[in-house]
Amino acid sequence: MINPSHNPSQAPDKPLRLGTRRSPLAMAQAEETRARLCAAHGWPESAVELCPQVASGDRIQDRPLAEIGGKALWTKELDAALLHGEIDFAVHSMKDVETIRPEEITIAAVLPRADVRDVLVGAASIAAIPPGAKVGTSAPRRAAQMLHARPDLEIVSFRGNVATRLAKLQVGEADVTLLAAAGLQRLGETGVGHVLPAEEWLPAPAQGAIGIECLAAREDVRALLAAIDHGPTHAAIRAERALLTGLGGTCHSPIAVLTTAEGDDLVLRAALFSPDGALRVEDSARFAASDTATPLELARRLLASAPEGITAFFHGG
Ligand SMILES: NCc1[nH]cc(CCC(=O)O)c1CC(=O)O
Repeated sequence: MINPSHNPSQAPDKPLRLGTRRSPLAMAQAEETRARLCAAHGWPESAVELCPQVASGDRIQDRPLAEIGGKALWTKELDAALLHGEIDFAVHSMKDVETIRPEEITIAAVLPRADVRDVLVGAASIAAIPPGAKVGTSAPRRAAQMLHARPDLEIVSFRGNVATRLAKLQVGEADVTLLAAAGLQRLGETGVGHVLPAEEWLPAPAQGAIGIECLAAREDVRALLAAIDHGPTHAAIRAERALLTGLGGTCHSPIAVLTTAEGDDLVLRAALFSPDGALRVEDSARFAASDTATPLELARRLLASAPEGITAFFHGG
């Protein structure tokens, strides 16, 4: 067992095994996690070994995620590796992690949030997209937001990792696409596209946040990960995930949120759409970072005010 309280800077006897997906973005996030953990404990990089795995979500590329099993397809293999003790911890884009997790698994640390915003690639602004243009996205939120702003546009399914999606745009499969600024930045693709203001184009729940999970029973690993947990980001992610729990959203549910800090409080703004973008409801709440009841209350309020064309895609908490 690793005992950080007795000897915080001594590297573990055996390298800690960090599970990650194999995509270039996932690998960049795993490298960042390793760097932060080793820096926090004064370990050499060799103290953490990256264990890349192919997730079902990466293997199946020809159909929208929502049709083939949802976000669980990003975590299934790494969850099993954690439960079987093949890895000590796993790193995820929190945006891709289901709201309901196996009870043996806990989110032990959340890294400081990167840019939460979406980037529009192929046009300088939403208004500048040519009439009738094709928007490549497989995200129900992005499709609904775009159709809400521009009902004249056509949505085309667009799966694959960041590089694949940019390549599809190059060959004209779509005229514009939307990507997370955080992902582009982590891949060093900083000159790509135009950032959309978060107040006008709310991002996805947990966008831009990296989470590290381990078994709840592994007190030793949890103590080590506590050193890289970023409290304010963790509180925002907890609130956004509580909201999702209350909404009973799935990956078919178009939901957009933005959490901002105001003094010691969090302000959570959320919008729900019908998948065709025709309907939209929005509400917000301000609450103390430790308050987990208010995001659930916000979810109830949103569902109570939403028309049937929206609530049909949420099943409540
Ligand atoms: N759904 C894929 C996914 N999951 C996390 C990110 C970006 C990184 C992040 O939001 O933290 C992306 C790519 C994208 O949406 O462009």
